[in-house]
Amino acid sequence: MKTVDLTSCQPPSRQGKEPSVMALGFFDGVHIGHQRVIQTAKQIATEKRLKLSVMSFFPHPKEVLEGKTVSYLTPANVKESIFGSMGVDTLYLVKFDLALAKMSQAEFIRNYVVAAGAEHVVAGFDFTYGYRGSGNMQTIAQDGEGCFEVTEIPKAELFGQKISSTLIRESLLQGNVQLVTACLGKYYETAGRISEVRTVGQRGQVIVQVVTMPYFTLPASGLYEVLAEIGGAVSHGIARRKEGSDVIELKLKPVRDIVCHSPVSLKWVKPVSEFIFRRTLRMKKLEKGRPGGYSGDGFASDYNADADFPGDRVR
Ligand SMILES: Cc1cc2nc3c(=O)[nH]c(=O)nc-3n(C[C@H](O)[C@H](O)[C@H](O)COP(=O)(O)O)c2cc1C
Ligand SMILES: Nc1ncnc2c1ncn2[C@@H]1O[C@H](COP(=O)(O)OP(=O)(O)OP(=O)(O)O)[C@@H](O)[C@H]1O
Repeated sequence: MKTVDLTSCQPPSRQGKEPSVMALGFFDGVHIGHQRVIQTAKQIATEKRLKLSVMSFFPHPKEVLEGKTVSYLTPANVKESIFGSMGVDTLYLVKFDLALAKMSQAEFIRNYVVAAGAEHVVAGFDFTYGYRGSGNMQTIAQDGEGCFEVTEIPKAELFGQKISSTLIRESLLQGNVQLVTACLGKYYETAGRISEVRTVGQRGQVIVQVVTMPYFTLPASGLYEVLAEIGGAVSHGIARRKEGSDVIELKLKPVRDIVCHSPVSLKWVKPVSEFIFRRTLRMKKLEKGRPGGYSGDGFASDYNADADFPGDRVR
């Protein structure tokens, strides 16, 4: 997949335009609603033997227009690799600034969407564009002046709510990673780098500190079951997110070759009750060494009581 960077001063060049089916939107998180937009565009592209393109924006319009800090779900490079894996040929990444915001709806469609070669446009029922967001799915065909066809994707819902990047951000801030998984159709994934490694306990468990990369949203403070991928190997672990920190404390079963600065990808599986986690550790400690001792089947029971998080002495 190739990425074409565009700005308010640099629209796509009409000379190099490539006919495509174009999916339109910001697509933070690439949740199930977004996937339907892109997958439908892909299907149409295959039928029409056209390339598949996505036109997306950065930064988020809310940051530029309302001065709000947006807690991103997926940084641009992650979004790019997701698009690539979905069969997108070209990503038009438009820098969203005040000059772009002020562009009239017809101007944006003519100078960006048509100029890039869109012959068919696919977007969700609530896609808006142009000055004050005045353009929508009812106006887009007219603004296209017959240059492209339009397909509108109906609302994808979960429990009566629209699946949205906003709902996912809010759910992460509440620690509801299971709802996030349901909205994404996969585990939410964050990327980071190891800043510290400690081996603890008789069984050589490791506790690593992971510094999260920018433009991800971490779940609320607490304990979570995670899948950690380090150096191509995936292992189960328990992650602790501390309030306001972008450093994750991660407890893993013995894993070989963990070194500082290694990249780590964390898939957030589910919250773990602190109470149950501590109780399991306590039971293990009490039963340690006794024949027929505790053989709890919970996730936490896989963890050696000697290997508590720093400051987490089992009482
Ligand atoms: C070219 C262009 C110009 C836009 N200009 C404005 C604007 O002037 N005011 C505004 O509120 N939103 C503007 N938007 C933003 C969208 O209409 C929409 O509000 C924004 O993407 C946020 O969408 P959301 O509410 O679904 O997150 C513009 C979008 C595009 C693509
Ligand atoms: N639940 C959904 N069902 C169908 N289409 C959707 C859904 N959510 C978003 N889309 C479409 O996907 C594209 C990208 O939308 P956008 O990035 O604004 O997503 P969003 O989840 O609504 O984001 P936010 O919550 O930040 O407003 C747009 O064309 C939009 O209409």
